[in-house]
Amino acid sequence: MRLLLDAGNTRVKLSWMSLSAQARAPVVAAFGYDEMAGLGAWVAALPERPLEVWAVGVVDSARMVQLEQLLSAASGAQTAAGLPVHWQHSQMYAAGVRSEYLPSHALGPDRWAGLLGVAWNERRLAGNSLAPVLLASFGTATTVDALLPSEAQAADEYVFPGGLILPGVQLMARSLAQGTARLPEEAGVTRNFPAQTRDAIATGVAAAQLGAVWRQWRRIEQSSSRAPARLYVTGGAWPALEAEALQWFEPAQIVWLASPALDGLACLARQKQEAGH
Ligand SMILES: Nc1ncnc2c1ncn2[C@@H]1O[C@H](COP(=O)(O)OP(=O)(O)O)[C@@H](O)[C@H]1O
Ligand SMILES: CC(C)(COP(=O)(O)O)[C@@H](O)C(=O)NCCC(=O)O
Repeated sequence: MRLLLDAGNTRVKLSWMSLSAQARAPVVAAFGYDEMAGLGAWVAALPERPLEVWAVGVVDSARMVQLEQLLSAASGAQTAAGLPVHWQHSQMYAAGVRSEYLPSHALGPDRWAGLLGVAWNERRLAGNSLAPVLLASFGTATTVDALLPSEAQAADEYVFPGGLILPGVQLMARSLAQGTARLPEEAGVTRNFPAQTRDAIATGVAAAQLGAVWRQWRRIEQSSSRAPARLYVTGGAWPALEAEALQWFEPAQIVWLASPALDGLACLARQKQEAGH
């Protein structure tokens, strides 16, 4: 079997697929960097021994090496080279998606794999008649990335024209606590007119996050004269934003994905395998 791994700034997400499968297993496990023993135990308890890992990472190289060593040890790799880890980088084109990011390799590989995963999910949901979609990933940072149907004749492709990066929910709230004398880092709830400090912060942060999403939704409507078909959402901070999102979008417009980046990695691994036969 093949392990799939997304090393984000806060947590490592993992899933797996059998070498002959079209898609990954439905399970997604997440571990903070202070929970690496749990990650090792999760790998050791898999139903089969992994033979390779397909991965994206946005952490420093020391952390990547640490992960490689942990995965080798936990999977009981028999060779001196350990368990091969194929770190993926952003490209100009893969799996039916063309990137216009400049330079294309500067795009976070987690964003790239996430876009490939969304394109794959959208094709399964809506077939090959492509409509614009938006992916909002609420992780350590928040990213809001668009996929537009290619305007090239007969091209059954998506174009990624670019997207936004802003501080994530926890980073926004923490920066207020760290940069002011009177603002606490406390849990609050979103309200129309927040009348307590903690709710004022929670609502301000949620409004900033969803405001960014709404801006890109409108930009797509204006630039492609077509409303996006769906807003795909993911990331650990989504539960804090769901109530606010429902103020701006219809429930039927929102599709939550546990990990589009791991779906995208599954696409890339499958394509490589098919190309090899
Ligand atoms: N139990 C939790 N552990 C870690 N992060 C959490 C948790 N609950 C909510 N979060 C939020 O999720 C974010 C991490 O989400 P994740 O999608 O894993 O991010 P990344 O890909 O950047 O590692 C945190 O920055 C925080 O805002
Ligand atoms: C934007 C990100 C920090 C998001 O990382 P995350 O919050 O998912 O850990 C990451 O994708 C990244 O480091 N990107 C490189 C710069 C870019 O995408 O342009």
